[in-house]
Amino acid sequence: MVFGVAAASRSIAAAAAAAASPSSMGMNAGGIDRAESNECGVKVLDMSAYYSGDPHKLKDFVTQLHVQCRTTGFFYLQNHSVPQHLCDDMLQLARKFFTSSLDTKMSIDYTQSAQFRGYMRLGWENTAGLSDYREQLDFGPEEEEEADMINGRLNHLVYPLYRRLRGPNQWLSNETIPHFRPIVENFMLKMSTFSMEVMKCIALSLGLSKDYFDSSFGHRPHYQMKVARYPPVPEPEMGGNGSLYGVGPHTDSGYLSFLLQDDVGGLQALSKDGNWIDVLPRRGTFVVNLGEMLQLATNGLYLATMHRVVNCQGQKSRYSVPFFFNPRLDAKVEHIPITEFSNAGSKDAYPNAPVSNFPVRGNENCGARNKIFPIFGDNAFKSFARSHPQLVKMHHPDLREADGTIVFRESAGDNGYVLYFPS
Ligand SMILES: O=C(O)CCC(=O)C(=O)O
Ligand SMILES: [Fe+2]
Repeated sequence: MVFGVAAASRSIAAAAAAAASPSSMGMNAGGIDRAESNECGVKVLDMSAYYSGDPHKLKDFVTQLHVQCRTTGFFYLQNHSVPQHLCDDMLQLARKFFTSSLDTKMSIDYTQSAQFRGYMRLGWENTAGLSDYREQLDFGPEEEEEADMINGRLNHLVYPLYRRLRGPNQWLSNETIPHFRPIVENFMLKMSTFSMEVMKCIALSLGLSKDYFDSSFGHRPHYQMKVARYPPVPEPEMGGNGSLYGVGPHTDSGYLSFLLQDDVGGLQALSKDGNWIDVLPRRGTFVVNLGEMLQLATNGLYLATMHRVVNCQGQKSRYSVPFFFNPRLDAKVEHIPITEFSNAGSKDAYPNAPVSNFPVRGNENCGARNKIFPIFGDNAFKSFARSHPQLVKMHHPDLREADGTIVFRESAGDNGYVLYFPS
């Protein structure tokens, strides 16, 4: 397993994919699950039950949600609160951006950002040691940078480190691509509101009050949005390597992931019996999957399911917009009090996965190289830094030792925890 390279919103657990047998995709939920099912077996749940205010519909909906979170960790949400025209505009913008000139794209190259945001070229990202076959554009909440810049670098005395993740996005001018910034900002705003609604449903589905997560997420959630293009894989007879992944097998590392996808397809989720199941495009829906932090917080009751993207051959690129909804950077990840379900641990969910990859406690060193920190932002910074050691060297040089090792420090004098070993 290669530890230095995995996308920030995704976990280094990815390499366990081939061996692991997670989740129960498509499992029959014993009669109480009346959700409609897509051709692929992933259920379609209807958010209108939440908006209707009808307590019976809501009860039925959160029961279905509970079942999907426990059995598959993947579902579609339809009748959500994000306008369809905005979703269409967002995908159209993705096409415009990725088909613009390399100069335009490189004008917002992510190496210019101390917050790891902007455009990432094809081949610059790896999952489980293999290069991903996609190019992408990353955004987060638009904020002031927390520290003064010194010679173009963040002031290295900024602690806790997660504060360094606060900062601006990189934008293209209206002349370069009309409405670039308003469309992205409007989409992120609507996604953020919708994600919070889903968090409330998740709380209800765990038998908690619907505002249970408000203090951790409500005021300043630290979401991450990607806009991705998956080019068709060159055919073997054209000298291509047919085994390339758009994104290699992985689990998402945050709380909830929402995916807007076009009509091309390529997303697959790993079923309990070890089969990769197509999560087919379905207009008017978001694909939702759970991340490791939610699995951790529920002590493994809710599942972070392995997934990947397989690029098609032929002419057509695939465009998708994953939105990773995460709490405030300073939120502490704590176990949710759901004692009635305490028998369900992640060891059951992932019977063959190495324990270090699926920790069930929030504050322990789970294997020498995969420490889970109790503060969400620390984990987020850790993932970014481990994914992009070259950016740490450029923007956070105080974290880099002479031999190239990257060290996570909780304060200026701290000896730190090694995040990245040079190979
Ligand atoms: O683009 C997709 O279909 C999924 C992307 C994904 O899983 C990720 O970026 O974590
Ligand atoms: Fe993912």
